[in-house]
Amino acid sequence: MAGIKAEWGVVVVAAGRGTRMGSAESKQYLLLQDKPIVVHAIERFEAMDEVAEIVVVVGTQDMERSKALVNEYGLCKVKAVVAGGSERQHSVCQGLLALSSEWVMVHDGVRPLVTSEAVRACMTEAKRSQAAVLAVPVKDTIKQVDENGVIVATPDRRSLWAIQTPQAFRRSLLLESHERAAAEGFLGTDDAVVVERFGGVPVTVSEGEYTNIKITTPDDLPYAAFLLAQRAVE
Ligand SMILES: Nc1ccn([C@@H]2O[C@H](COP(=O)(O)OP(=O)(O)OP(=O)(O)O)[C@@H](O)[C@H]2O)c(=O)n1
Ligand SMILES: C[C@](O)(CO)[C@H](O)COP(=O)(O)O
Repeated sequence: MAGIKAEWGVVVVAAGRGTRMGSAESKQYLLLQDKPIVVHAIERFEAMDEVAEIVVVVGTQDMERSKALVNEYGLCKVKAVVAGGSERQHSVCQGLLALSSEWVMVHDGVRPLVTSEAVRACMTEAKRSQAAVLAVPVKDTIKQVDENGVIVATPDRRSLWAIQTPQAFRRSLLLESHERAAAEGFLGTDDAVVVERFGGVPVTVSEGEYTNIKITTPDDLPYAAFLLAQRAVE
């Protein structure tokens, strides 16, 4: 499309084991509308003019079948399929090293329902703040509970957001933050926390959509299938 700069690289992380799903097949390869979940996730970015390159991070045992999927589905922007590590953070690092774009997004290969509108809002916010993540305000009351099942704190819900992906950053900021985290042995569950700790700039949220679910447990599958089917008729 005229006027849109293809200046973004995307790391799609799909090297997890999916322990909470409990399926024989790794959850990122389970089918949604006859297509592997990870392919849905990659396609969300493949279709965006802003995206120049995509790196997919997978388990070493899944390298060949993942490359075959890239060919089968004509995912032309995928420039590399690389092996991940034992933790999500290690997998992200491997992906980042294989990208060269100035701006990068990290996306879970098990979030197949993100929309281009939400991704664009996140990219715009990252250009403003250097570091931005999709998130939604929590709907439930959240309690902190101790090991005896006793509620010890009720944080003010107005300050609580559920964090999603993609998470968008200037590549140099994210890579340097990850390198510092590795040097200090810090492990977090997302990229935002790595930049919060080691990046020296505030990470901001871009309000996303509740439908951008992460396929985590078996009950997420029928809901994701329902959401996909609903989009097809809209
Ligand atoms: N070592 C790891 C661990 C996770 N991931 C990816 O990070 C995302 C995070 O989602 P999550 O639900 O935590 O995936 P798993 O780690 O596979 O799930 P579980 O914790 O249930 O084992 C997934 O796309 C997963 O494949 C990864 O690339 N490398
Ligand atoms: C990055 C993430 O999807 C944001 O919600 C999430 O933190 C991944 O964490 P998990 O522990 O690997 O599920």
